[in-house]
Amino acid sequence: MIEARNLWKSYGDNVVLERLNIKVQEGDFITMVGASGCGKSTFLKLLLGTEGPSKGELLIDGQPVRQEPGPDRGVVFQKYSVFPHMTVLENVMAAKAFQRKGVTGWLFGKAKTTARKEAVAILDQVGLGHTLERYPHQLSGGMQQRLAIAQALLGRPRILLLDEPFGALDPGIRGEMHQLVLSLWREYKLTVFMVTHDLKEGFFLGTRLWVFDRLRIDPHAPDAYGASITYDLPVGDVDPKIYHEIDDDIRPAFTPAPQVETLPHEQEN
Ligand SMILES: Nc1ncnc2c1ncn2[C@@H]1O[C@H](COP(=O)(O)OP(=O)(O)OP(=O)(O)O)[C@@H](O)[C@H]1O
Repeated sequence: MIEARNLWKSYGDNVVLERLNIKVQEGDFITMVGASGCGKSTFLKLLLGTEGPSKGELLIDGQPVRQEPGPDRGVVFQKYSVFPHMTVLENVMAAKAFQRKGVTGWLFGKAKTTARKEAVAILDQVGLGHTLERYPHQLSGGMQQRLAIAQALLGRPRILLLDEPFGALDPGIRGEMHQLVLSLWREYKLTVFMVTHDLKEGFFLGTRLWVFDRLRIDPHAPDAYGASITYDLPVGDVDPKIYHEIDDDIRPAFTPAPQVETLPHEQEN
């Protein structure tokens, strides 16, 4: 479904990504880890179409990614991306209105009734059916991310892009969000790309884990080389040696290694 062929992305002299060659099947759930600044969000932007490749190709169904976000691709960011002055229901209905080409953000008549029905259904599904009239500031962080997920799913996307969506949430709430995303992934038959800083989360969710890392580093020209995908691992049984190798790769040099008592596959799902 998705293919990168010798894909490069630079900003001026700063080479961010280089030589990416990947193939993704429909229904894959890809988690992406890597040191800060190595281009994970940039890769999501290339998929979203808000950035274009500097070299090479990124294809969806054999066609270059359209250089504009479309309803086939939904996105959720770490920072809550909802409209603060609108209620939960209005937020989702507004997302629907903005998806229609060539119109302003207003819906009338039948289109409005249909959008309302769809919005209520999706909000029910993400567990916000009881909060339709609340404003975002009256929601917890987890609830705000549920709202952002509802907005992202409204266009019935085939591809869901998640950029550290649970990074700001408490561990207990993150667990609930994991279950939600897994159930939506199955039900909507989504292809998911999710950036995370949490290696355990990366190994727990999804079907494939990618590690972004720079293979070449020139200390005199730190921007000269970009990151590639250095590991592409099926998620399942995790070799402890590889787990620790990746953990070392993605942790900033000044952070001490955490004591890992259990590996993800030893935990209960
Ligand atoms: N619009 C832009 N213009 C110029 N440089 C950019 C732009 N967007 C990103 N970059 C640069 O690209 C590099 C990769 O950034 P990116 O946000 O993709 O990294 P990341 O791996 O997602 O980082 P983090 O884990 O900290 O979120 C950084 O050096 C960043 O400064």
